[in-house]
Amino acid sequence: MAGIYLHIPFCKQACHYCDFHFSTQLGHQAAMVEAMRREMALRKGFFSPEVSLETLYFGGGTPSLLEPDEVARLLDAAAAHFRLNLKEVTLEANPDDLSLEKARQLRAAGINRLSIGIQTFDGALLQYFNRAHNAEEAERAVWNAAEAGFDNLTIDLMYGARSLSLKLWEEQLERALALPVQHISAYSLTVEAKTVFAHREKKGDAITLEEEEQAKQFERMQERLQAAGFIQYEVASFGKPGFFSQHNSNYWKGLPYLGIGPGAHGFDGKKRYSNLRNNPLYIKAIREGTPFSEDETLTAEEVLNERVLTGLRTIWGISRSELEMLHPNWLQLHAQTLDWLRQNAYLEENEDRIWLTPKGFILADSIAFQLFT
Ligand SMILES: C[S@@+](CC[C@H](N)C(=O)[O-])C[C@H]1O[C@@H](n2cnc3c(N)ncnc32)[C@H](O)[C@@H]1O
Ligand SMILES: C[S@@+](CC[C@H](N)C(=O)[O-])C[C@H]1O[C@@H](n2cnc3c(N)ncnc32)[C@H](O)[C@@H]1O
Ligand code: SF4
Repeated sequence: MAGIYLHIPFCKQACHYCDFHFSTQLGHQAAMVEAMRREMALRKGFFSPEVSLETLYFGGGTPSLLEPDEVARLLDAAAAHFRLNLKEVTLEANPDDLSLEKARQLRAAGINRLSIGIQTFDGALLQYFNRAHNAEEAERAVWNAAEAGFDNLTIDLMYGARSLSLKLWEEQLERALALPVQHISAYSLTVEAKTVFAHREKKGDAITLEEEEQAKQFERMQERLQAAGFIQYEVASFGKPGFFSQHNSNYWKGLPYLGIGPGAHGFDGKKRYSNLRNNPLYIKAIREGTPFSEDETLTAEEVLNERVLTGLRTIWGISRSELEMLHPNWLQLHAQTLDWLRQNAYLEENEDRIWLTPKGFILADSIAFQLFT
């Protein structure tokens, strides 16, 4: 089982928090689609012949800037070069692109799951984030998608911004729950280097809430979404039963995936590669047949730590047998920490695996850090 990720590196405008790879020069889009088709041909032998691909994910940047025929051309190239047995085909859409017609076209092109980047329904916050859509468009986009026949919809939300009070966050959750969505991803706002927010923070502006306040918003979200029938199957991911993201779950389980496009990374089970993070240079390298990615072989320790970090962020946790395979003494080495975490209800274990409780999820990254080798 494996997946394929296609990175669409264009955005209409830069959001003030975002450090993902994208360019606002939209003129290169057609050339980019051709280059990505060519990259798939070049990576034809990446998976062994018996591996079939069950998930495909258009991420970005802003994949909803693609024309429907460009989506179809990229899917055709994937079908030409890989063994597809697709169950989940996701595309990230920004609300300002998602008219009813566009949603219908995407569905006809083969997309069966949309991830809509709402972030917040609050007009002032949307402006503060420099989003290209307003609150009304955010809600309309979801209704358009549902009307076009999408029955597997997810939205992205962000909490933890300085001006987001607990009351305002609760309102956001209610507005999200009033929509026909089966899945919600929610991220705490982080200030990333070289973004507008990083620049403002350096000048002394406070961008995010104190950790304690952020934790309160996280807890409130856990309670509210659980009550509404969502299961928190990963720290930032809540899904109704049957609607967990298969693509992302496979990442978190350490399964291989192919990454196509500038800034995309891929993993074959041992080695990871990262593609050039520059649109014109990537297109040029693909055309000229010069290197467009760098390989990175993870040390045994890095593989182990990454498995601990991603595993503990999910409800599946990490299996004892996998831990033993990666490091025969890991459990003894961390016995004291594990005991303490269990006694304080941050962690549970059985004969097969260890996993974090909802209370442990709040501290997942720092708990994993204590369990690094
Ligand atoms: C890279 S974006 C791509 C999706 C799409 N272009 C959009 O903006 O909706 C994926 C998601 O990552 C989250 N994200 C990006 N930067 C973030 C940051 N600095 N802090 C928290 N979440 C962030 C946002 O929720 C966003 O929807
Ligand atoms: C922050 S997550 C949002 C998940 C989404 N809300 C969902 O549940 O389907 C997705 C983002 O991670 C990044 N991403 C995922 N896989 C990637 C890969 N293989 N290479 C590069 N970036 C990747 C992309 O920027 C993408 O927009
Ligand atoms: S959050 Fe989405 S739309 Fe905004 S800059 Fe990042 S990728 Fe582009």
